[in-house]
Amino acid sequence: MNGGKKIGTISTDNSTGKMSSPPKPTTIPHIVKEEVIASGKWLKLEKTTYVDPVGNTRTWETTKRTTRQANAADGVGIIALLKRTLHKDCVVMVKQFRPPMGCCTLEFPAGLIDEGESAEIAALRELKEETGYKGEVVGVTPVTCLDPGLSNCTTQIVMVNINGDDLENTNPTQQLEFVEVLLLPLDEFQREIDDLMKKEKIVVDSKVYIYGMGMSQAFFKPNELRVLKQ
Ligand SMILES: Nc1nc(=O)[nH]c2c1ncn2[C@H]1C[C@H](O)[C@@H](COP(=O)(O)OP(=O)(O)O)O1
Repeated sequence: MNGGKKIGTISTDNSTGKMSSPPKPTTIPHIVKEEVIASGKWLKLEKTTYVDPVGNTRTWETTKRTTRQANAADGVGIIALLKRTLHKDCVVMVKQFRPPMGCCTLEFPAGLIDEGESAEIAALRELKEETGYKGEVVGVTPVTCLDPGLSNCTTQIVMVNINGDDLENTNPTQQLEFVEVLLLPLDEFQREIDDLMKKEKIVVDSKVYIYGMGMSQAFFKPNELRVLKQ
């Protein structure tokens, strides 16, 4: 942060008649102030005043969670792989009615990080609550943003393996009655999701769909960069 100091000059050329290029950055963008416009139990709406990359002072409407713990992401998303003898590996998914969407969504199990919790501990707790499965953490992402044009909300994605042969995972009992657990085979993940969307009115979380696209690519066309061919 340079305290709003200019780091260059804007060069413009109106004489050539050529299409002008975007203004060159002259300032390191930064927040000036944050004012709370409305606040509820779980969320608040703020007016964020900031300086943009060319030195103009602007405002933005920002939503934030009120529940964020210091030095932590707001929540975790859990990519849980159920591994059982003589079964395909399955991704454990949850379907539930989401009031902001007004319909059911298909998501990875997820939840907010409680006070004093690490992402890993929160992930195992949420997985148990939402699905009944007991897992083992095998990886965790850095803090990532979820919808940065709307909110400062962040998540860490935690990769978990579940030993489905273990007695405590053979008949899992969830603690949340309104969450439906779905097991989707990893090697048919995207097709299963597409089929589900054809059958019922459901919105799929973008993290889930992108994971599915990545899996399809890895399984079926590992040497093809399809996005470059269209
Ligand atoms: N934006 C929210 N509005 C609410 O009215 N209630 C909310 C919001 N966000 C979270 N919550 C409540 C609902 C649950 O009782 C708790 C915990 O949610 P959690 O299970 O951790 O997260 P999700 O599964 O992603 O809902 O918070």
